Amino acid sequence: MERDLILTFNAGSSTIKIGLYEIACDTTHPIARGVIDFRDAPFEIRLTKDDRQLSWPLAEADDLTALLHQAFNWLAGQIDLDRLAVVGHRVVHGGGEFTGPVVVTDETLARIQALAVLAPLHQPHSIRLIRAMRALYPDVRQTASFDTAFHATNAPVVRRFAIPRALHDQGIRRYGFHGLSYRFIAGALRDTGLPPGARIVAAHLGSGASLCGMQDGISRDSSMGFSTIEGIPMATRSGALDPGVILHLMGPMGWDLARVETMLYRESGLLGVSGFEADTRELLESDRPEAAEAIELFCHRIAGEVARIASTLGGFDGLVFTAGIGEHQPRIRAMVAERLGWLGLTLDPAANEAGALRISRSDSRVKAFVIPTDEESIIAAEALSLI
Ligand SMILES: Nc1ncnc2c1ncn2[C@@H]1O[C@H](COP(=O)(O)OP(=O)(O)O)[C@@H](O)[C@H]1O
Ligand SMILES: CC(=O)OP(=O)(O)O
Ligand SMILES: [Mg+2]
Repeated sequence: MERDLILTFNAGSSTIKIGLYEIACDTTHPIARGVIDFRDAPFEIRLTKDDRQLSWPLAEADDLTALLHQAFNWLAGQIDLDRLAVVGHRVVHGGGEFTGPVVVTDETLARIQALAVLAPLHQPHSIRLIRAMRALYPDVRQTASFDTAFHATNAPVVRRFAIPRALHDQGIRRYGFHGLSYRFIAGALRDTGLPPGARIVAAHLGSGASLCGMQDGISRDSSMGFSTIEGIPMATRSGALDPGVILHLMGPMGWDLARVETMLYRESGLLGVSGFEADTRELLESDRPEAAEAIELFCHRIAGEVARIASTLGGFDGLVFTAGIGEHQPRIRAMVAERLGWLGLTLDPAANEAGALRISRSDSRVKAFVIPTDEESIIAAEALSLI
């Protein structure tokens, strides 16, 4: 039996995206995709193979091993899972120690576990997936690909908070996330015709959202820092906030840590400002003024962060939109771009509406693009590099 399949898991804050790849001639070819969506019960796994959409309702969603067992029983009817060579996982936080993908061993898993407190919405899912796959396929190698690794190239000044040095030395510094997505975008930029050395800001706008400044394929800055809260507002996360607000909540207002954490990660952002909804599709449909206010704040903060990152890059030649919102919401792309006209960006409304690769006008000095991201292909490629 030839072991020529790679299974990938991308544990995000609201979904687990699954990929299945065949290894051929030292590269990976996608053969199936799936998603487990935790936003709306009843949970289901949806799979796409050979242009066919298949879905399977999942009971016992609380027990991930049981859930995956059901999914794989079903998948085994479509694909021979004895061909599995490696299982690759997205792991959001690699701290300062993981600057590239690793094979999961007892020792690396313990280090990944120790970093879980820094990414409470993500890391626990990845760890549960790794343990579930160990239980189901004990002989199959597993690998971890880290969001933070792509940003290891950021300069010391970009990585540092203005806090006492001793805290920085204990790891309280800026890391940056969504690195698998940005690594994919860095590769895809070759198809845009931009010259080498172009100063690019990529905007990964999904449930979690961040921006990355990149040049010549490497990260120079990111809007996310120590945790997945910093930077722009997200579906349910606040983005950067005056730390004095937290002092006020925990001091005079008497909030405890758990309450503050829930507010920052789960009750803020688009959901918090609108007061009723985290999904931009619903917000853009709504005629409630709070919905418009949430979208306006989102776009205002994105544009501000683009300008800050352009300063790190020493200029601005291209803007890339990606992930759920970046790829599918022309109105949000237009509202962000309008705020960046002064930096030399003008969109082509028809190209933007159509979601073309290039959405800036031909006479726009700064070019803008829509590039669908593919974190799974990066996880698969990194897993292949470790077998
Ligand atoms: N087809 C679509 N059309 C419009 N907006 C979309 C679409 N798909 C996703 N979105 C937006 O993107 C968000 C989720 O982005 P996504 O990148 O899929 O999230 P995740 O961070 O979970 O990977 C949704 O909340 C919604 O605002
Ligand atoms: C890092 C992060 O926020 O990831 P996601 O967008 O998948 O939630
Ligand atoms: Mg995501």
